[in-house]
Amino acid sequence: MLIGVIADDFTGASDIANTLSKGVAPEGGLLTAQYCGVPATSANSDIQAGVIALKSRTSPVNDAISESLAALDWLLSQGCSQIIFKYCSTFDSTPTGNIGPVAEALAIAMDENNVLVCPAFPGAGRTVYQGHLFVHDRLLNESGMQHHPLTPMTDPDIRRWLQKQTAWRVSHLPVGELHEGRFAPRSISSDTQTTEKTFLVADAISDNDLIALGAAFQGARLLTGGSGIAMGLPRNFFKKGLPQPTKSTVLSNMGDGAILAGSCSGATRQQIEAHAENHPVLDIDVPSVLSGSLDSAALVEFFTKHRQDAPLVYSSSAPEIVAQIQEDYGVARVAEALEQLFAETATKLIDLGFTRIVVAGGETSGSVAKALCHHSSVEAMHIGIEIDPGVPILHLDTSKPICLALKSGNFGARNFFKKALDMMKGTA
Ligand SMILES: Nc1ncnc2c1ncn2[C@@H]1O[C@H](COP(=O)(O)OP(=O)(O)OP(=O)(O)O)[C@@H](O)[C@H]1O
Ligand SMILES: O=C(O)[C@@H](O)C(=O)CO
Repeated sequence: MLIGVIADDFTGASDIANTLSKGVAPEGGLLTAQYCGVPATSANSDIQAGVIALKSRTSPVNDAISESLAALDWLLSQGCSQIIFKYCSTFDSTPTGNIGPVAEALAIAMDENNVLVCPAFPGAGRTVYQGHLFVHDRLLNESGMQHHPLTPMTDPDIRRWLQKQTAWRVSHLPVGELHEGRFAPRSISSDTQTTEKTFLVADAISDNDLIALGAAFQGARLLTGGSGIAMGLPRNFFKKGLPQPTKSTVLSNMGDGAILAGSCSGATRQQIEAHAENHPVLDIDVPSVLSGSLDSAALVEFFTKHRQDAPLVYSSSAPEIVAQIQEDYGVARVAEALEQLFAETATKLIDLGFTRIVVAGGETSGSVAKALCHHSSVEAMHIGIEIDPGVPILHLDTSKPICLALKSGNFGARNFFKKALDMMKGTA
C-alpha cells in the first residue's frame, strides 16, 4: 500500500477512493479499497491505496483523535508512505470541531511541521480563493451550509475557522504563487518547511491547481483536504515507475434496489423531489420514529411492496423543520434514532434479496455502510465506476454481489437516484 487515507466520514471516504482510483489521464489511478473502520486484518497485497472510513466528523475531539491515530497505525503497518486526512470539501466542523486537533495529532505522530490544508473539489463546485471557500459562485456561509443540521458553516474564511480549532499557526498559500510556479515540485516540504508548526491553507480554483499541489507536495508524508487533494498524487508514483494496476469490478445478476435518504442538504432534497415525480417515495415522520410507533418493519414493508420501482424512503426536511425537531428532541437523539432506523432497514433489505442500496448523507451512509459491512462480515469495499462526481459504485467484498452508493448530501445531479440504481444494474 502506497497511499493511506483517514476519512472522517463514509461518503467522503468513497469520494476520495474514487479520486485515487480514477487518477488523472493518461496514467489513471491506483488499485483502491475502502474499509469500514480500522480493519482487523491486513489488506490484500495488491491494494495500492487504502481508505479507512471513520464516522468521526462530529465526534468529540479526543475520540476522533484516538480513532484517527489507530487508522494511521494500521495504514503505516501496510506500508503507506503518504497519508491523507480527508474531511469535507465544505470543511464541515464547528469552531470546537476536530479537524484541527486531528490534523495536529497526525502531524505530530508523523513528525511533520508544515501541513497542507485544502478542501477544494472544483468538480463539485468547491474552490478555495484567498483562503475563502466557495460552493459554485456563493461563499460557503451563503451556500446553504450555514443551515447544516450538525455543522452549520457560518464563516467562509478557512484560515479563521481552522484557527479556532488549533493553536498551530495558520498561514496561506495563494493561488497566484502556484500559478507563477513558485511551488516547484518537491520544493514545499524541503525549502519552505519551517520548524514552527504551521497549517498551510492552499487556494485551488481548478483541477490543474490541485494536480500542481499534488506534484509540489509529493514529498509530504501528511496532507489534509477534500478529495481533490488526492488528484495529483497517484502520478507521483507512476513517474517513479509504478506499473499500472489491473482493475475489474463486474456487475452481474444484480437484485432489487432501494434508496435511503437522511441528508437534509439542498441537493438531496431536490433529488428526492425529482425522484418522486416518477417513483414511489415515503416521507418518514420523525416524531413517530422517536416515539417508537414507526420502525424499520414499516420501511421494509414499503420497500418490498415497491421493490421493482426504485423506491425511496427519506427523512430529509427543510432547515426550519429540522431545527424545530432538534429543539424539541435534541440534535443527537434525533440523529441517532434516524441513523439506526436506516441501518436496520438496510440490513433487512439485504436479507430480502435487495443488492443495490443507495444512501444519501454522510452520517446516514456511515451507519448504513457500517451495518452492512458488519452484517456481511466484510471489511473491504472495492471501487467501481463513478456515478456522478465524487460518488463511485462500491462493491462489497462478498460472495453474493452487493453494491452500495454513498452520496454526500450536496453531490449528484437531479436524477442521481435513478441513475445510480440503473448504473448498479449495469443498464445505464
Ligand atoms: N428530519 C430531520 N430532522 C432532524 N435531523 C435529521 C432529519 N433527517 C435527517 N436528520 C439527521 O441529520 C443528519 C444529516 O447528516 P448527513 O451527514 O446524513 O447528511 P448531510 O450532512 O447532508 O451529508 P454530507 O455530510 O454528506 O454533506 C443525520 O444525522 C440525520 O439523521
Ligand atoms: O468532500 C466532500 O464534500 C464529501 O466527500 C464529503 O465528505 C461530504 O460528506
